Amino acid sequence: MTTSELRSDIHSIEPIPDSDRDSTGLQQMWIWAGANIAPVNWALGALGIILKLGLWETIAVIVFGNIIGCAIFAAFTVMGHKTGVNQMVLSRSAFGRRGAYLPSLLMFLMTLGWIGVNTYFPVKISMAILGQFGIPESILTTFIIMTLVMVVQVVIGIYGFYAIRTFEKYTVPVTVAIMVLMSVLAWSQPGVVNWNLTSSLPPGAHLAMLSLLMTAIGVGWGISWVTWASDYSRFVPRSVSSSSVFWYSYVGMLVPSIWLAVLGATIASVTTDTDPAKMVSAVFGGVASLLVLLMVLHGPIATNILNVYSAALAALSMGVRLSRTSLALVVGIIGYLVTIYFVFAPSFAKAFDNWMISLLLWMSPWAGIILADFFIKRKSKIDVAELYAAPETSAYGDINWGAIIAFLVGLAAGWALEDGLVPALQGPLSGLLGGADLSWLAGIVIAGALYLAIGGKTATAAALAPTGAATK
Ligand SMILES: Nc1ccnc(=O)[nH]1
Repeated sequence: MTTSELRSDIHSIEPIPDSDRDSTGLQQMWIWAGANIAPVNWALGALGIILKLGLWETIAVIVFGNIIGCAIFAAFTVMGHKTGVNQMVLSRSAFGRRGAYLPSLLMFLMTLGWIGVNTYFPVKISMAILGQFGIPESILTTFIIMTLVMVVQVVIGIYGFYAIRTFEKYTVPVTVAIMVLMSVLAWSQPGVVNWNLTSSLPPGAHLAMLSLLMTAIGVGWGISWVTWASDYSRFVPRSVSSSSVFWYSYVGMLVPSIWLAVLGATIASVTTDTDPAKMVSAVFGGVASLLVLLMVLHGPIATNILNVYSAALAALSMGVRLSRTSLALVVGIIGYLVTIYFVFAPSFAKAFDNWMISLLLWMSPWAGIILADFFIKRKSKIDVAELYAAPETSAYGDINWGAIIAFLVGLAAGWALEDGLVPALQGPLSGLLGGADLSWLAGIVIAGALYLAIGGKTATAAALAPTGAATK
């Protein structure tokens, strides 16, 4: 096959053959940076302010949280690099050959939601900017922008990995430059940031809110990407070390996540709103607005191409017999409908908080189990061929009930220690702890530990061939 830079991606969920693994650490960095130089990342920081934290403590939550969360994410990129296998097929080593259909289904559904969440902001901000240039907001213009963005992201997602990495490689440096300009404009003009904003919450509620936001906008952000990680690192050749895959992915995810969230928080310190239109018109006008428009339209595309691509892989990983292209089209159409819902839904800030902590409820125990399985139980050694073997004969078993039970218990434990904004997301133990939210931690640790205790029926590292030795 051709090895040109921008070839069509013929790969589905089979292990990527060594001859086709030609990505680099730097490309991985651009991919994860591109995915996070998106307007939705402003919302992360703005959320802290809307939910009444002070500015500096919001910044502290963002910085500390992401240092931890993005490291958890980067650990997952190592799995794809060591095996050449996508994240949901890798899930089979812990959950069993068909047991892994459960997380694959959850991943697929969640991705559709992300497409809508990510497209909400750009559509709103584009409307505001076009308004500055005398083009009034209307249903028609809203639909035109929404449709344009969706078509571009689905087409790139269909082309697959090679188109994705090439797109990010060229566009991300440009958008970084625009972000620098935006940050300078926002942080140098008087009156844009209230650096002295402090929390108006009483002490008890204040602590509870700090921990909730640590989940939703701190540690949670990196964790929210773990199910995507290996889908891209599987293209990095074995000649590159796993630790450099880790560090490039870590930096790529960490820097823009912190930077944009801090930008969002600082701007919201005066507007006290996540309304993106207010955010933009508060700071930018004229030519700067046009640059912001560019960055804003790039954001969802750079993020959602990953969602379209990984959603299709997730569906294939649960045995759906359609081509990657047909699946990407299906994802595009449902994602479009979800976007329409978000664009016309009221109160984005609270919906966004609920969205984050609900998805972390299942992702945290899943992450705990996969980390325990890959790094502790199997010592980074996976028999790749067995991941694809028939369910009846796979060394990883058909359904590993130990993993499923650990997953459900971790989910319940996470929920018990959650303190969300709506009653359904407020667990009983969190109440006893004065409303602290430790759902992500409980989910990871309890599910991971329980899995090590009861998930042991299937083949262990010692009994299996070294990683990747048996690719087909
Ligand atoms: N935080 C996110 C994780 C995965 N996909 C997204 O679009 N966003």
